[in-house]
Amino acid sequence: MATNPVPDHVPPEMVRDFSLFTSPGMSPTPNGDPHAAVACVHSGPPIFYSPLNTRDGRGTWVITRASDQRRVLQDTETFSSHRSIFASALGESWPMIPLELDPPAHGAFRSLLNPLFSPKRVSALEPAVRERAIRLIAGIAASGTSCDVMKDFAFPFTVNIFLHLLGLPDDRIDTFVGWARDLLHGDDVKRPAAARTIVSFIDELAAARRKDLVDDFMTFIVQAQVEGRRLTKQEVRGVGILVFVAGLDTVAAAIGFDLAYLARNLKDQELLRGEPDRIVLAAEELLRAYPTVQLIRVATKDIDFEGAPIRKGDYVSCATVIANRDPAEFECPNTVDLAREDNRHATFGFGPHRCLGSHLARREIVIGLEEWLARIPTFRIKKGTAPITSGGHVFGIENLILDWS
Ligand code: HEM
Repeated sequence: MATNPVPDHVPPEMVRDFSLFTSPGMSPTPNGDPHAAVACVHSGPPIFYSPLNTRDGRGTWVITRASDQRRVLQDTETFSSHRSIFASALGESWPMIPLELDPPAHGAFRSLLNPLFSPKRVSALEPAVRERAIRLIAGIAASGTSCDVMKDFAFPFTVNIFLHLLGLPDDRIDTFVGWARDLLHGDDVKRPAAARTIVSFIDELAAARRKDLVDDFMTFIVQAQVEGRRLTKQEVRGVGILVFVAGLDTVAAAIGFDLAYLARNLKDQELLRGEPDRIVLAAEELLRAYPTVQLIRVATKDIDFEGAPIRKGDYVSCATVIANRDPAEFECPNTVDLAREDNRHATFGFGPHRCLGSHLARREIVIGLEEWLARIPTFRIKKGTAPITSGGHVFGIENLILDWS
């Protein structure tokens, strides 16, 4: 990976050897703990410069305090979301929508999508979500005393619900999961190839729905209006791709990290199994401890921020994994306390771009944990196996082989 030189305006004393991509525990690591690896930044300054902190080797400012991150995420005039993360893999620069649009354009698209992911709509999905969880877990319980949670439960569970929500067929789950994995965690060859495949898929789906309207997400998007007009083809693509990518990998990873924690902490596992009413609160704490999506903004003008000379065009990293370990915000931030109250974690972001899928994600995680703990007896990580975890813009867990023999 190429590293950009540190820009001249960055004072050398503000440069630190820290990266969400290359610090210890961030590359794929057996039995890794990329979340714990960031806690060290809180013994340092509120903001510093990391010379290599994006997938393509760029430097970023790193904001460590949760309250400063909120200031950045709220100030969309100074800190823009327009980064073309997806399109850049193709050498292009169109935005994923609404994620990479700034207000006011962002608001128009966000209002369009909000009703599709509202608490009411998610509640209506709940019986299907629970039924899906029970069917998968009952199958796992009946077929033995061990499984790979990611392959056998977390992905088939969450991706099926997501495809159902979008009205996409579920006979291609493995293909879709493979695309998402290559896009989010793949190398310089796999990533652009996956991006191209996903663009073609979304473009073809949109063309098909323009021709034959059905009752699904893409039909809604191709017919929708913003500011009194239909969406352009590129806007349809930008929305379709974001929703596809945002929902495919994130919830599965959260469930994987949660079950890995419970497999290693049997007292907490038994507590939740014995008192399932605790699961809603516990799931919030596990979301705090194991956030997956890390945010980046781009400065639109020069600004001095907490003593840092941020210049127009500089990247600013607001990592949720760092905010969630801020001792000014959370008592004993490095301890997982399943009864933690008033848990204002940053896992779903902050400000206008706060996660659109958070209601759905929360319900899936809680239902997944409830049904898993109700049907699978005391489980541990299978001897001789090691979950492989990774950092980056989106933290991941590749495999999780549990055993309850
Ligand atoms: C545990 C699971 C999830 C986590 C941790 C997560 C996290 C996040 C975060 C941190 C953001 C803000 C990004 C930014 O400000 O740059 C975000 C935005 C978004 N998420 Fe999620 N997400 C999850 C699940 C989902 C699901 C299931 C969906 C869709 C079904 C979804 C759809 C979106 C969309 C559309 C946005 C963009 C919102 C906007 O720009 O206004 N997310 N998510």
